[in-house]
Amino acid sequence: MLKVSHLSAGYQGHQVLRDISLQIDSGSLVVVLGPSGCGKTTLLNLIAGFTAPSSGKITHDGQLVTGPGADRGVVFQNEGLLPWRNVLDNVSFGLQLAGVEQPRRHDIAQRMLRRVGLEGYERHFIWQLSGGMRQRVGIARALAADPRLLLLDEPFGALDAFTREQMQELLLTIWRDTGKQILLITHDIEEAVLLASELLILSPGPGRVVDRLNLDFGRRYVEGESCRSIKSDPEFIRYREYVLGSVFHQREALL
Ligand SMILES: Nc1ncnc2c1ncn2[C@@H]1O[C@H](COP(=O)(O)OP(=O)(O)OP(=O)(O)O)[C@@H](O)[C@H]1O
Repeated sequence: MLKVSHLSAGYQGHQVLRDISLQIDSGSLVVVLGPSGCGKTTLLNLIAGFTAPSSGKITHDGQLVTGPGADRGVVFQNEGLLPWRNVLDNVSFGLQLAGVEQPRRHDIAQRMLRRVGLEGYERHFIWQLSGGMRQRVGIARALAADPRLLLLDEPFGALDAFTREQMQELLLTIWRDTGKQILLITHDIEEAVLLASELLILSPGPGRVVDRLNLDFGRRYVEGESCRSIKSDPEFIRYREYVLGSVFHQREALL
């Protein structure tokens, strides 16, 4: 379980996050939603261990987070892939750094590529892939080290609506099949309501949690209902409108 307790952080004396607390249990998919600049990436970087908080603490399965670790896998907004390596070598890169022998790391990478629907693309280079395929490679790479927690920083932001929905379905399938703890940050309200088992709404200036909702639309998808049917359900629309209202209310309060 990941536990964030009373976390505050900032840059050069400017507070960006204030008193954030959250918990990610195994099997939960926590989504942090907020407008641009409210500190979502800062929060993810703190949990990944890339930066340190000014106060508060983060523990993962009881261990204090003091830096990056193989227990946490990160999928970046801009994929962060290596263009001169092919797909297989990108996915197995972390395993190579960890000293895993080539046959074993290629075997793991191949399994992860099957999981994200990229079987047959092992020898392709990154520049030969579409944006959606690149994000699949990014997810496969993060999964390759078998992290207990998967952190995703606005991973589908640059994709068209159709590809985005396909990727949302893929993420929910991975969530169901692996039972991993997942934290996703986004500014897309519909995406947040669909994916989250727990949704945290962050408000800027400084970033703080202003609302929390427990939702089950992602669970409905993994139990067999289609995304289209869920997104057109009046209950889904009601929650989407509620969250939209909450985000607008926070923005108006700032103006
Ligand atoms: N390395 C940094 N040095 C100084 N200020 C920073 C740094 N990184 C972020 N900030 C500032 O912190 C605030 C929060 O940024 P952050 O990227 O965490 O927000 P965000 O919610 O992820 O935004 P977006 O959705 O646009 O990516 C912004 O005002 C930003 O300018």
